[in-house]
Amino acid sequence: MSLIQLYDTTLRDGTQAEDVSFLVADKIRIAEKLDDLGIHYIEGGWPGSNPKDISFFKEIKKTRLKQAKVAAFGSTRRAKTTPDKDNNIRTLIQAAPDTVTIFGKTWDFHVREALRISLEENLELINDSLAYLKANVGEVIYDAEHFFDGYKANPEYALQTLKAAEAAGIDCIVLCDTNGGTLPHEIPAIMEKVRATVSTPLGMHAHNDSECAVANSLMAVACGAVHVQGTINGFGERCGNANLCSIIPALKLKLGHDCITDAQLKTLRIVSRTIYELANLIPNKHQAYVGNSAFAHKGGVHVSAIQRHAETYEHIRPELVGNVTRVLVSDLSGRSNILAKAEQFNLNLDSKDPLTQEILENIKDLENQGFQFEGAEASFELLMRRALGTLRHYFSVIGFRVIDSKRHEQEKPLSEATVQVKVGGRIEHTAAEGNGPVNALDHALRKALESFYPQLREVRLFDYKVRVLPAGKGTASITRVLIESGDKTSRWGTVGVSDNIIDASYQALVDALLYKLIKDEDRVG
Ligand SMILES: CC(=O)SCCNC(=O)CCNC(=O)[C@H](O)C(C)(C)COP(=O)(O)OP(=O)(O)OC[C@H]1O[C@@H](n2cnc3c(N)ncnc32)[C@H](O)[C@@H]1OP(=O)(O)O
Ligand SMILES: CC(=O)C(=O)O
Repeated sequence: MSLIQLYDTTLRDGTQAEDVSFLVADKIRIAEKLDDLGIHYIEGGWPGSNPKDISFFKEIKKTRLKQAKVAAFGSTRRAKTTPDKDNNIRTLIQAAPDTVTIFGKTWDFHVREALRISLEENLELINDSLAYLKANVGEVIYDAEHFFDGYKANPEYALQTLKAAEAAGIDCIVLCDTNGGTLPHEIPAIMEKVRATVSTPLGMHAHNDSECAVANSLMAVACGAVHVQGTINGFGERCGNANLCSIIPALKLKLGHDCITDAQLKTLRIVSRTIYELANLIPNKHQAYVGNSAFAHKGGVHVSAIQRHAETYEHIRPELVGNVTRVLVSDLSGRSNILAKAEQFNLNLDSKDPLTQEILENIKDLENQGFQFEGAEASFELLMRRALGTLRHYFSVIGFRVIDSKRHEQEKPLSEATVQVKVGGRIEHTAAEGNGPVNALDHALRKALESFYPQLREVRLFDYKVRVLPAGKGTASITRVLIESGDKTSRWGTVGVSDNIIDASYQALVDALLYKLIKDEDRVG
């Protein structure tokens, strides 16, 4: 099998996505991650566009990449100038990358409307820009912008532009589906014509406007492309670029192209998540291969089967891409979900034990009341331990009171909570203020319990989500509160449901503190 060259443009086309922007330091970190992943080319940016991209090319020289080549992006020269005088081309050479990639016009409509030059002039502009770059830079790649649309509109001219590029002696011609409108079945016939016209190695750069960017890239490889451009997580202009997190495992695991090593493939999920984090975006949990839900099984029938053989409902082994199988618990569960969770929590539960059915029915009943355990595994574990009678009694809350007052129009509201807890034979009564009623209640609960259980000081609240459950009762509706808490070693989710938002929060807070106590005791045990 030929080696497919992976070309990542997260740092250039990826940053053309709405809401995606990276600092130079982020770009360097991402380049290092991509290098470790085994990406062959990292397109760092367009030095002719902005000072940040110029800085990237300076900074990346101080970084020792193991194998990736760094590519700088730009366009063919402007009309009415020559390549040596064109500012964009000069900046590309000054950036001194390993590889230069420039895009040029293939579609006659674009030549007329966007560049407003003659078709002949565009051919000259492609050829002399590429020839000049090839004489000054080691490797030159040509992105034939709008190739598929151009071919469909005027095949003869589109192919002439590729010939003009090839005549400059460049290293790779990349066919771009710039507007992302091409469908996979259109690719083979077009690529056959291209292969009959030029002999330069071919690549593919697909956008996702028809949700076909990954399919089109794989189809292009099947039709002879040896170079694939894409971005991590599919970031990119409009609907995004072809997602390398899907292309790479498909190439390696399904099509037999050994483009990165097995060990590198195992880092795919962590690379995906690091880049979400640096972009300050929430990861798409439903993303193929690397998302949290990519191997999460919810339906009872599925869970029962995967426990007999994982491949019954998994297209690949998740660990190959650094992911894991997960079993979810909900009202779609069967006994298999409960048993899988018991095993995960190290609890003794037998499939024939009537408690299994009891827990299952309890879950379905609670979900009907508005509880949801998919994001609240800690509450689910507490529920199971209670049912099995293995939950130690750490404390009980005798009662609480929360007061929110605003005494003057200009004054911020003041929140105050008092709680009474019983630990062993002792009753503790405490009060605390907070940044709102839930925060005050959280402070008061901890203040009451910390003298008995000092480890509760380590608990931090990471996320607090309230959902009004649809019942058409407005402010009297039932609310579900999901809390994500954590300490130095892990994070856990808890849930509370009530028609009183403070009560729902209280339930989730108490579960969060209780879970910390059992978790630490288990570790010590
Ligand atoms: C398909 C792609 O994704 S291509 C990459 C697109 N990415 C970006 O545009 C992000 C970076 N871009 C930028 O920073 C700026 O657009 C710059 C610095 C490149 C250019 O800025 P400006 O000179 O102000 O031009 P502007 O942004 O309006 O772009 C239009 C110009 O580009 C020219 N142009 C567009 N494509 C090409 C091309 N392939 N070859 C030569 N010139 C081109 C147009 O003819 C027009 O020039 P004119 O105004 O002299 O007629
Ligand atoms: C070159 C490029 O980014 C495109 O055609 O989409």
